[in-house]
Amino acid sequence: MTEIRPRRSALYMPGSNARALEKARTLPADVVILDLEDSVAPEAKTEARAQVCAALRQGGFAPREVVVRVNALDTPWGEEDLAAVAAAAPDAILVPKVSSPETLAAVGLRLRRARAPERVRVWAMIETAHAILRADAIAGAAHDVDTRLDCFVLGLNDLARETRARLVPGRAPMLPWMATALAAARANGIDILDGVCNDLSDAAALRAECVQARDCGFDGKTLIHPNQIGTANEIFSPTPEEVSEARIVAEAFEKPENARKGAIALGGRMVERLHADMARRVLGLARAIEARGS
Ligand SMILES: CC(C)(COP(=O)(O)OP(=O)(O)OC[C@H]1O[C@@H](n2cnc3c(N)ncnc32)[C@H](O)[C@@H]1OP(=O)(O)O)[C@@H](O)C(=O)NCCC(=O)NCCSC(=O)C[C@H](O)C(=O)O
Ligand SMILES: [Mg+2]
Repeated sequence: MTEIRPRRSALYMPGSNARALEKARTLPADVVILDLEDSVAPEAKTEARAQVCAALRQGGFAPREVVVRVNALDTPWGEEDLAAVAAAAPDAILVPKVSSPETLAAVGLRLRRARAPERVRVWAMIETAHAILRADAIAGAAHDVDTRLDCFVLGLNDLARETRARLVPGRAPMLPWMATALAAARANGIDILDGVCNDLSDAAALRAECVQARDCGFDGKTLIHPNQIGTANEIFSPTPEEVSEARIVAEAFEKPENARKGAIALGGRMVERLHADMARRVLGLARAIEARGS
């Protein structure tokens, strides 16, 4: 089985906010996303880029994955962001407003020209109507190693803006688009993270969104404030009951008497080998979380 990296919580912070960048090295998020795009005002973009690159060079973010969201290539800052961030080599570069696989090819080409280390991956924001309509083709870019595509991140605020759908409790208008993006990610073997919950003070709303996203199959949730990390880490972790159930299922198929069976009865339920595969993933995720220490 390939290595599982927990991505339960991915906290955005404005690249212009030195205090937030400093705090990122201490917060229990699995991923920190240093933002150069929408949370940074146009007049602060150049300074934010320099500050983020300096923070990357200083390091100290491990075991967190550190990801930088650059401005799109068709903006006045995109090319310089990509060149500077490629040289500073974060774990991944998050590309906003990806609407076609060609954008990922263009980013991949620039990373190769900038000689970005191979370990630098590319994540794609899925936040336009075209991205939803072309989700499978965009996720399929992951099969071209030059694109380095590793993860989708939903941007539901931009989707709401473009489609005029409302961001309502329960997220009914968004669910078909969330499911489309999720199926595209899974069909092409990449991870996918849910969009942010804008309401900083509504803990119940955040919890409901995390539960909904976990049930839909998402790997984690993007966040905007440190007070959201604990809930995301909790909800996207397997529960102790899920871990012990997974252990029972995985071990059952390792018994010699079940070696030639495709389906067995276990605790009054039918269990197939596909359930053993799922159980092994739960156990792998639980081990990876335990190794992180939280
Ligand atoms: C929303 C905020 C502007 C609120 O900030 P603030 O008023 O400073 O909050 P607090 O006073 O409660 O902060 C308490 C301490 O926590 C630190 N802090 C706050 N937020 C962060 C953070 N995101 N990362 C790290 N640290 C953070 C403060 O510095 C305080 O620390 P201390 O001094 O020790 O007390 C702010 O939370 C914020 O800027 N959030 C992130 C906004 C952002 O990045 N937005 C862009 C991404 S969302 C998006 O674009 C989604 C997508 O594209 C879409 O389309 O949907
Ligand atoms: Mg957005």
